[in-house]
Amino acid sequence: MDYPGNIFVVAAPSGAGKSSLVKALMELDSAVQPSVSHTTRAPRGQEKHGREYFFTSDGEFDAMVSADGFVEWAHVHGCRYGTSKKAIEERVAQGADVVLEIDFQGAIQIRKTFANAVLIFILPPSWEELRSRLERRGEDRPDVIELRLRNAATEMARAGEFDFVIINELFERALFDLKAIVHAQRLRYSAQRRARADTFAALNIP
Ligand SMILES: Nc1nc2c(ncn2[C@@H]2O[C@H](COP(=O)(O)OP(=O)(O)O)[C@@H](O)[C@H]2O)c(=O)[nH]1
Ligand SMILES: Nc1ncnc2c1ncn2[C@@H]1O[C@H](COP(=O)(O)OP(=O)(O)O)[C@@H](O)[C@H]1O
Repeated sequence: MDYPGNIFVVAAPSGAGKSSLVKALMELDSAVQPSVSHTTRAPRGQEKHGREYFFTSDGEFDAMVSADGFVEWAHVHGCRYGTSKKAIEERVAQGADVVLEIDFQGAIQIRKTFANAVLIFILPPSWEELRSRLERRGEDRPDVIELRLRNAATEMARAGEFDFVIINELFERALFDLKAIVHAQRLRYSAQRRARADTFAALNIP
């Protein structure tokens, strides 16, 4: 599918810093809007329904799957997460840039539907740092942290399928890289559109 807006997919193992980076990007760049996913996971302390996620019951999630309401969905860390069609299609059709914070399974599904989507993978600088970020964040029980660390190896093995990999060691440096990718995609897209328009004009195609 070809839309006027850009789609950026950001994936990472839990704790690598993707939510912090995407939040900082959106504070600097109001043209980037979030896609708010649905999840069956319970909300964390500060999370609000409709802001970080739409928190749904298993039954509500099943109903959305049956109604074909998702562009993609997946089982991640023992819960279900999905991107609703509503979360992205209207926005990109209107020319907005949308960022999806989803896992690698979702990223691959998105690429199948939106061939121009830009896939970005965030890596932590080391295992030790990944563990200590999850512990410092203080939002998950120890057994949940262990599960997320176990899953991190499988997730990171898929980084090579992404268009860009950013190592989030120094936060400001990683944010700079993310901004550069967004900027480059916009330039590429507008250059393509201009080239198409020029060709059409030269050939006298209405
Ligand atoms: N496939 C898919 N994955 C999602 C979606 N929303 C979130 N995720 C992923 O689910 C995983 C767990 O997210 P979350 O529970 O918020 O934990 P966090 O990664 O530690 O912040 C992360 O890898 C998210 O990127 C979605 O709509 N679809
Ligand atoms: N470059 C960084 N250096 C140190 N701590 C970081 C960095 N990036 C993020 N963090 C911290 O690591 C923790 C996990 O970040 P978060 O954005 O929640 O990760 P994710 O969304 O990938 O699970 C948070 O406490 C965050 O403040």
